[in-house]
Amino acid sequence: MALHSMRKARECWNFIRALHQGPDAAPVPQKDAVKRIFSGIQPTGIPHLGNYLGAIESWVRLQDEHDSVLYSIVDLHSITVPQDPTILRQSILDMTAALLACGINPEKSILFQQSQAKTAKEKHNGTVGLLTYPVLQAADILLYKSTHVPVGEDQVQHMELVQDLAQSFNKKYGEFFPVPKSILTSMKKVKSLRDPSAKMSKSDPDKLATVRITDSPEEIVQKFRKAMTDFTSEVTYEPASRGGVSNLVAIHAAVAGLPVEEVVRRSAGMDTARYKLVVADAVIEKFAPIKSEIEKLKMNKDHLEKVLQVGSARAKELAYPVCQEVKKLVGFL
Ligand SMILES: Nc1ncnc2c1ncn2[C@@H]1O[C@H](COP(=O)(O)OC(=O)[C@@H](N)Cc2c[nH]c3ccccc23)[C@@H](O)[C@H]1O
Repeated sequence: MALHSMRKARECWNFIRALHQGPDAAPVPQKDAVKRIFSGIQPTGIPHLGNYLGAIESWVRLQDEHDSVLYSIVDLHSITVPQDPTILRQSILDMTAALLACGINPEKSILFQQSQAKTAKEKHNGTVGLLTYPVLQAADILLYKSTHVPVGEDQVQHMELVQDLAQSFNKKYGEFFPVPKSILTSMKKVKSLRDPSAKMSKSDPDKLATVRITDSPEEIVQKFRKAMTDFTSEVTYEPASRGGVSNLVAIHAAVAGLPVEEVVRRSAGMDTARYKLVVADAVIEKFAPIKSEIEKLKMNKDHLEKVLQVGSARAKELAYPVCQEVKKLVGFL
């Protein structure tokens, strides 16, 4: 692939360098064997069912299973399209509240804001304008020597670039970066409710296509009621030929914590019109406690800011020795 080249790798390292031109640090021993989980989410917009089932839910599980886990609110990524600064600031706190409400626990994982996890001596402005989005994503991941990255299917291509960059670096400077692997869930691509050939997305202009965590029960019912299915009234799971109803079954199974076969078995004799309301109810039930927790957390702005401050300081600590090692390997130190 064209993005394979060392030129891209160089851009990546220039970026890492720019972010981390800090004071000298004592070399820290490398722990390559340590499994490190890393992932990120853009702060723009409220998380939707796709973000939740494709990523956030597995993030919550992974923080219980592994010792070194980082989740980044990737504000630098979000300014690749214009953002109003006041709204962006608020969105970062809202995303923090949403992630905490979903179960991200800052005592088990490092939750941080991407733009804050850099050294105070950073002098480089407008870095994002100089870099392509996937290269920035590679820098995010490699900066912490991450080994595993839980993401949805839409990120797999970006992950291939990250793997290429890690391998290129290792080939040139010796084995240094683990080649990070994607972790995909069975809900790696939650489909749009209005077009089952497309993924559910925050930016879908059709408001009925995307179910957000904070939607009211009425909105959720309306969106599922209008979900695109086909002319067969039976509920079956046949993703290749019946994308619409299969998406509903997959969502239902995921939010109810049941196997797909069980969900299909329980809906025997039900037509799709009635089934849509069953799925809507299951989603409402799943999101109700999260929604009320978000409301509570949003009232405590100081707490949200503190979580991010602590997380950013911890992330910085992990990144710094990696940067120093990279500089040494490249010949800068
Ligand atoms: N319909 C869907 N079905 C299943 N999963 C989905 C769906 N929509 C979104 N996702 C997943 O949600 C996570 C956050 O999405 P973002 O678009 O903010 O995600 C993005 O825009 C990233 N580029 C953010 C990022 C920046 N640096 C990183 C480093 C590692 C991992 C991720 C990042 C993602 O895992 C995404 O795959």
